[in-house]
Amino acid sequence: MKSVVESNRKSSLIPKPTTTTVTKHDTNLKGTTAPTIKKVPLSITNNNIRKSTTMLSSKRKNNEKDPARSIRPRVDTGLRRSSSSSTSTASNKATNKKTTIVSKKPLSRAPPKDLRTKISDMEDARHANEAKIAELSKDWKELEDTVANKETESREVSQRLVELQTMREVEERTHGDEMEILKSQHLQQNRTLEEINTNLLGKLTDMQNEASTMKQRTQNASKQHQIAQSENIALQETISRTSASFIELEAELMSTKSQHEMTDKKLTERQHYIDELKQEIQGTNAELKELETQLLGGEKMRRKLHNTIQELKGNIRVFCRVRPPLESEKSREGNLAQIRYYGEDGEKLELTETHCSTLGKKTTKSHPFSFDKVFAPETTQEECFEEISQLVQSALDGYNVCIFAYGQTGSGKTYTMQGPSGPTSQSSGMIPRAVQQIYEVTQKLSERGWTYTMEGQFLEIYNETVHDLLGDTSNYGKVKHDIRHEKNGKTTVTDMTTVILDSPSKVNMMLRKASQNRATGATNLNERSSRSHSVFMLRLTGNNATTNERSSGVLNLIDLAGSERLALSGSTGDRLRETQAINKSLSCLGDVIHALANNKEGGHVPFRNSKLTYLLQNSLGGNSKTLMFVNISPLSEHFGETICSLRFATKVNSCRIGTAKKLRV
Ligand SMILES: Nc1ncnc2c1ncn2[C@@H]1O[C@H](COP(=O)(O)OP(=O)(O)OP(=O)(O)O)[C@@H](O)[C@H]1O
Repeated sequence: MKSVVESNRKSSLIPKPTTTTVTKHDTNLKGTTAPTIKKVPLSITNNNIRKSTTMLSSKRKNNEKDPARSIRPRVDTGLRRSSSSSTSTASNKATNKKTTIVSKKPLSRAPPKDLRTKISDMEDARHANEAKIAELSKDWKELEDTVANKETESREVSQRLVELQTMREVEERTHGDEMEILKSQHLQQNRTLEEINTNLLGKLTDMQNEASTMKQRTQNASKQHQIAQSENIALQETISRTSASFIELEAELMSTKSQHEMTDKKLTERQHYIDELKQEIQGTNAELKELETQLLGGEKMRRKLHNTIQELKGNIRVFCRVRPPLESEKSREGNLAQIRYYGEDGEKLELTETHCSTLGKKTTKSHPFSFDKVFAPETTQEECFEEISQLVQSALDGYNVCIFAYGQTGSGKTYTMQGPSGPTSQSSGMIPRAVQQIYEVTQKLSERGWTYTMEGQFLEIYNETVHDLLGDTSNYGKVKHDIRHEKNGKTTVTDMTTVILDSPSKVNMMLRKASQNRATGATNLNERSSRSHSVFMLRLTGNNATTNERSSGVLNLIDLAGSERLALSGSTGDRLRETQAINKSLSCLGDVIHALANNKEGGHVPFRNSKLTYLLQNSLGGNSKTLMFVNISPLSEHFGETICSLRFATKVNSCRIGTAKKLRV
């Protein structure tokens, strides 16, 4: 029996070994699931059946979710009972164990009568297994169909895969080229874009600059706008004010118009009157011309009369000028000398001297003096010049004119001749005023055909030596200057600087230059000016192209050294020489004037005794006009020197020197 069962089992349970394939899915490199088909040999053995059973069990598990494909559990039970293999799966092991326990008991201990039952059971089981095998075969068939389908699908998929790979390679190649082109295009575009970017950045910067400029402009414009607005408001106010005044003006205009009409009438009447007056004026003009002609005759007459007066007065005239006390001198009480100014033409002064005897008795002594003119301290430079302007005119008319300033140190000689160190138009002295007048007169005379040249020289006589005050400062005292008299009465000094005074302003420059040179030669300018004579010589040469007249005159303006009595005793060296020179030249001047006054024609006049008198030889005496300013101090402490100066001036004033004659040209 056992062998029958076992043979049945062998024939029914063990299927014939067959070979089939299953599909395995590979994964390609790029992670894409590509259906790769590998053929695996499959033999259907008991083991295979167990595998299939396991597969079916797993399938059933799946089919549990899908009830339509579920497999009945009785198949499993049959299989477990028939299985005794030790190579079954873990689950089968457990099942087999159970089966072994069940099968051992009846085989070893069951009574023989139960064997039939058991065989019948086994028969049942065999039938069930056969049914199951049939069912499995059916499943197997289905599986084979599925595998065949899958193989077909796999082939199709492989085919498709190959196609796709080919397409991919083609695509890759195509894309590679395109990519290269695209890359180069991309690079090109990048460069273009960079250029555009750079340009745009530049433009952006420009625009930013423009924007800031515009902003600035806008700010300025807004400021201007504000200003304009405020101006506008102001203008509006002005306009409203103006329109108000315009209305007023209109009203005024109306009234003015009516007045104008009235005035027009009057104007016509006046016009007639003017016409009459015009006729009268024409008549008067004719008379005026006649009078002008008479005036010219009068001018000639004036000159003639002036010369006659000069002749009557004598050609040496003396003006006395008393300087005002300085600020520093005003405070001291009793320091001013008693001076009285009187005379019908202000030509007299009287100095009163008070003596106190030892017994305390006061006695006074008066010293009256009379000159051609006396200038009290308050007399201005202008008033002084008025008195000498006729003499300046004489120089223009062709005479030699000599104006001295004589007096003790500090009596106002330089002030009178030049003015103070910083002169104003009021305080300027006789020299600048004389030049100004000559300039003005020559301008007027040019209308009558006269042309004049004014040449100025400025020299100093110090210690009987002549110095050029207008030369180069560094040459001061180094050049020897000789005095020469020409036959025509012209006096020249060699190597002297001559300044053409074609404008009045030049005279101030000249005076400054002279002052600098004087400072070079002196340790103390004031002391030097007190101890030297300065001579300003202005040569005036006139030429009348219409009348062919000529004239040549010289105006000498001399600031003499201080006239105070200088004691020789005690003086030594330079100071002794200075004192001797001053004393000599001043006494020589007195001698010359005295000799000229008493001299009969052709008599000796000691001009050569001093450099000063020798220089002025042609400007003193018969052919010249001489004026002496005697400058005196108002201080009582200078009383003695003042009296001396006034006595010397009186002597000069008493001299009657012959009639002055024009210089021959
Ligand atoms: N008429 C005047 N009005 C005002 N000040 C005067 C007048 N005369 C002279 N002075 C002043 O008196 C002072 C002495 O005058 P200034 O120097 O002219 O004397 P001086 O006789 O030329 O002296 P020196 O012989 O030393 O040259 C100066 O300060 C001057 O300005």
